[in-house]
Amino acid sequence: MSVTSASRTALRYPLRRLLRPAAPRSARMFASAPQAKTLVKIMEVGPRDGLQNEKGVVPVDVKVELINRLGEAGLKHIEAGSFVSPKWVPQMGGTAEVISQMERLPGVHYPVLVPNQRGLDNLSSLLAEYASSPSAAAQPPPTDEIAIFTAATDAFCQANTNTTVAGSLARLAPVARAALAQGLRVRGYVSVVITCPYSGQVDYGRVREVAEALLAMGCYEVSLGDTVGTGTPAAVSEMLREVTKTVPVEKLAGHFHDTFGTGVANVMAALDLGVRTIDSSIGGLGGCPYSPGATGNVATEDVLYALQGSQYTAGPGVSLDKLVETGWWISEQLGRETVSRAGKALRLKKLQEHADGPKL
Ligand SMILES: CC(C)(COP(=O)([O-])OP(=O)([O-])OC[C@H]1O[C@@H](n2cnc3c(N)ncnc32)[C@H](O)[C@@H]1OP(=O)([O-])[O-])[C@@H](O)C(=O)NCCC(=O)NCCSC(=O)C[C@@](C)(O)CC(=O)[O-]
Repeated sequence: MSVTSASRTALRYPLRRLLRPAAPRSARMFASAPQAKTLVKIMEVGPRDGLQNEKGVVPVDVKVELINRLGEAGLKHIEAGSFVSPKWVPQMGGTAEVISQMERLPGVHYPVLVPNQRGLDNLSSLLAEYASSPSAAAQPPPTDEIAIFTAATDAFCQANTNTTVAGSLARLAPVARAALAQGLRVRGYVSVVITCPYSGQVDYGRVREVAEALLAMGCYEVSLGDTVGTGTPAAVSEMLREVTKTVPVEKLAGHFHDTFGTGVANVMAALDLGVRTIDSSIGGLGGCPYSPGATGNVATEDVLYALQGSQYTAGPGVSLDKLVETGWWISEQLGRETVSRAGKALRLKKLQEHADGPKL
């Protein structure tokens, strides 16, 4: 039986589709144009927030390799450590060595936490040593950015930094001024923006006032930390609506610990309210030494997986594959499995591709 060209066309295209009027040329052009995605800045905090809560002190060479791998995976903001008192947080004791030894990629920022003038003085000596060394022309300085930190409650601030919120702001103002005068970028953190492990529900108006104070000191951005990780999308949205009454949303970052499994949902809620910087931790590492029971930050792999197919992107150079491998690698170094859900699933999927049987 011969098949006419009309029936051949009908076989390939269902009748309904043939009868549908063709879209106007401009609409077709519009439909095929790639949608511009909204860029989300990822602040990787694994080497600092992730490792500061480990039982043991992670060796300098492991920290250096972690930071190098994160840079190679395309991340542009990698918090590298802290110049805090080693008596308070011994895990961050080797930060000077770490930032001297790590590979510093051009265009990548490697902020370090600084709690007081002593921390800034220690960092400044290191930067002065670098500036007068022969390698100064060959690679960027160990860092060009510090992060100062305080909290929304006196109880947490006291436990974390041995002073009240007002006391910490008074301590940090000259530190920020001196850092800016040296040409360093200054980022700010407000901890316990949803609940405080010592005093319970937090007053979001207080979060707003502390964020304002940090911006007034010259911070280019303030990261709002759900340190305990009790936040839900509804609570995070309510807090952000309060803070953005006076603080421009483009000056804010979201920093969500994933204790109750709401980290990714909180990230999406924050993005939908206009926040464009998200702090996350490779492999979901971490916690704060002064927030008992809190787990690590939302995993970087989980955030990147959730962004896939959405209107948001972490940028073209960021490799989820490399981050999944890095999450597995650092977890192995620490003697456990990654807690990133996407990290586990993507690794399993990769292994299944080389085996018979059902696949994810
Ligand atoms: C702020 C202090 C120093 C006050 O601590 P203090 O005990 O009141 O300070 P001090 O001035 O009395 O000094 C005590 C000793 O520490 C030394 N010291 C003092 N400062 C430094 C320094 N910078 N570097 C090195 N050594 C330092 C100082 O020299 C002295 O040594 P000693 O005379 O006894 O031998 C202390 O409380 C501290 O270091 N706290 C840091 C705590 C910390 O790192 N917490 C974790 C980071 S914050 C966080 O994780 C939350 C975040 C950012 O991720 C967001 C979120 O999730 O919410």
